[in-house]
Amino acid sequence: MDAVVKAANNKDKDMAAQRPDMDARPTRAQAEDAVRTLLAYIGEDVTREGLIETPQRVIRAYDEFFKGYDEAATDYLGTIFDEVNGYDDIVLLRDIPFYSHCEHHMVPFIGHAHIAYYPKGGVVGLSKLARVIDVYARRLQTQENLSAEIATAIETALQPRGLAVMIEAEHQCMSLRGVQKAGVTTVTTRFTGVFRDNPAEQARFMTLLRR
Ligand SMILES: Nc1nc2c(ncn2[C@@H]2O[C@H](COP(=O)(O)OP(=O)(O)OP(=O)(O)O)[C@@H](O)[C@H]2O)c(=O)[nH]1
Ligand SMILES: [Zn+2]
Repeated sequence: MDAVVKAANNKDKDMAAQRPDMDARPTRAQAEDAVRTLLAYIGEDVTREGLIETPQRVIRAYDEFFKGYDEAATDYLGTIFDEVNGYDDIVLLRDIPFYSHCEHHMVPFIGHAHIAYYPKGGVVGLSKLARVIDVYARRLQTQENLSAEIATAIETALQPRGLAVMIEAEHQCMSLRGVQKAGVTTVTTRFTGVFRDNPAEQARFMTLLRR
């Protein structure tokens, strides 16, 4: 398992290497100026009292919304627990809330993720699966890419007999603007191993999601 974790670590480092270098990023002051520009663009008076500290607040909020760029899934998937008395049946986390931001409009999409796997040789801490979701959700995303990245990270670290990832989310770029269709849920799935190969396993996953 060590070799697998190491491979995952290297892969995430490779992905990090493709991202802009921290040194190449604009400074905090430049980012705050960009917010001032947007405020002026929408017709606001950037000097009025209520807005004086808004650029700083917005950048602090961005630090939270997009903190996933400074994290890697392997930060959380490095510890595998082997002592599970041979437990090899399904492990399912249902209704994990998350938010992300769509890469087209930079507005939120909000929903729930469901993750199930059949362990082979070990399990990870339950909270770590939820943390992996946020590593990728706290970046600009499409829902399809988010689903794929979560699945690849867990698959690489755990190499389970099967993995199922389902995401259900409402995209505010569809509900608040543009086509303005509120209440639409987008569902994406990613199945590997027995979940991909055996329709009965997919059916079990779906049944457990419905309780
Ligand atoms: N496949 C996919 N599309 C998304 C996601 N989030 C937003 N979109 C879509 O991205 C598309 C961008 O389309 P464009 O025509 O380039 O942009 P737009 O003019 O703002 O489009 P409208 O939203 O239709 O007004 C829209 O159809 C969005 O609904 C996502 O997670 N996955
Ligand atoms: Zn969008």
